[in-house]
Amino acid sequence: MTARVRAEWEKLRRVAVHRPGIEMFFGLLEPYAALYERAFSRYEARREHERLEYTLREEFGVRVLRLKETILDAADRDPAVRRRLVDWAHETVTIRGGRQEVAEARRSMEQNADALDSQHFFTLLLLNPVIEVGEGSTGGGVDVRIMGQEPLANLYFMRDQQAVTECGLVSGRPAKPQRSREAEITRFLWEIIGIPIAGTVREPGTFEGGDFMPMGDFALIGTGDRTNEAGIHQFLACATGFDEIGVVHQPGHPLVPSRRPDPMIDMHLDTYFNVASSGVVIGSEILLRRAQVDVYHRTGEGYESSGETTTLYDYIRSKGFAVIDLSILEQLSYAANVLCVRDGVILTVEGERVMKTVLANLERKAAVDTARYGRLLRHAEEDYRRIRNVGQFFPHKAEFYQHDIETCPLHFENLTGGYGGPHCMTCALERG
Ligand SMILES: NC(=[NH2+])NCCC[C@H](N)C(=O)O
Repeated sequence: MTARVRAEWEKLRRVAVHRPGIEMFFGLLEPYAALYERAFSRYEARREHERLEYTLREEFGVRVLRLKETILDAADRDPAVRRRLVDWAHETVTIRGGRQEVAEARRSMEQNADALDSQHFFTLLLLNPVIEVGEGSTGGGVDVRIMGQEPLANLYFMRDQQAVTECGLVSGRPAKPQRSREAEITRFLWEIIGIPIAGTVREPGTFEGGDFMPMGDFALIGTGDRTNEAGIHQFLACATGFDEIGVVHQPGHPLVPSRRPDPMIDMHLDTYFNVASSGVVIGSEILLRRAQVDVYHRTGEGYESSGETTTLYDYIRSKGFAVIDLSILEQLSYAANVLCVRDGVILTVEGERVMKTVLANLERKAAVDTARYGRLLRHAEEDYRRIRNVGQFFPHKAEFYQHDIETCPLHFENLTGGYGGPHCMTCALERG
């Protein structure tokens, strides 16, 4: 199978997704520590995700590959894959206790392996448990701990573990410890379905796919809280298909004090900028105007700085794109995180209810920390009143009709609580 994406507006052919499972339960025990925006219903989130899969498949004819099912199918068909899954899962489990008890527990884990289904081992990878076996009495006290072990609560944001370019798939390296084990799992998937890996970002580099936007002849790469300079250099060493690269510096939010910024608000490029068609982008203009861009050109051996620095707004306008502007509240409500399914057609969140939940959560944050979130809240509330008065909740806005953009809004009130929208949740494998 091949993975190839040249431009974000080309017809979407194949995506990989992960329907959130038990790992989300653990994320919801402590949403902030899990990098979630807020608490939400896991049951509803799963239903919303099912609808995303359904819409992609049935309405837009996209082939949807599911991570867990593909890995489990392969493990059940091929004993070598199953063996790797079992061994890897066993390595992931930490067993603590007296030497003898630990050895005994390991032995019995090995003995039980044949009786257990492949999903058991996949779940171990997701949850990374610690098992404490009571000293002295085998079969006595057994204590299982999971929380401190960073269950992979964000695995469903499948945009981020890798990026697909014109030259193939580059495996990334997540910046946050909560997500560090994810890329290994998606690499396992790529291997199973035979997608070659064009390169892998390694320490000290960090690179997350939400920071990458392929734009035909050029590409944009965000850098900041998630993707660092070393990550970009390593990425560019394997993804050489673009004539020009714009490195976009993550902007601080102008309504949050610069002494105490909140990088989660625009953690990836795709949280404040996205593509709607070959001539139209969508984004928060105040952030696009604050984001600095360094331009690099392809030379014989790689990319070289052109010395040119501009803003993302000016850069994208100079490339001939029109910009559909988003308000403060719309950007906070995942309006920028659209998924282009073909030139001029985008999957979006249905804004109204998401805005209400995001506002309610921001109110709580501002009540605890007014100095940090007070101004942001006031602006967001103002936006809400204005939007309600004109009756144009995202994406039902005149600009989309004016620019001939067709929107397909999805109810994502719960799923977005993990801190992302349709673009973050899909790994586009093939376009064009
Ligand atoms: N491409 C994206 N914007 N992904 C959003 C990821 C959200 C996730 N909770 C994180 O903090 O990593």
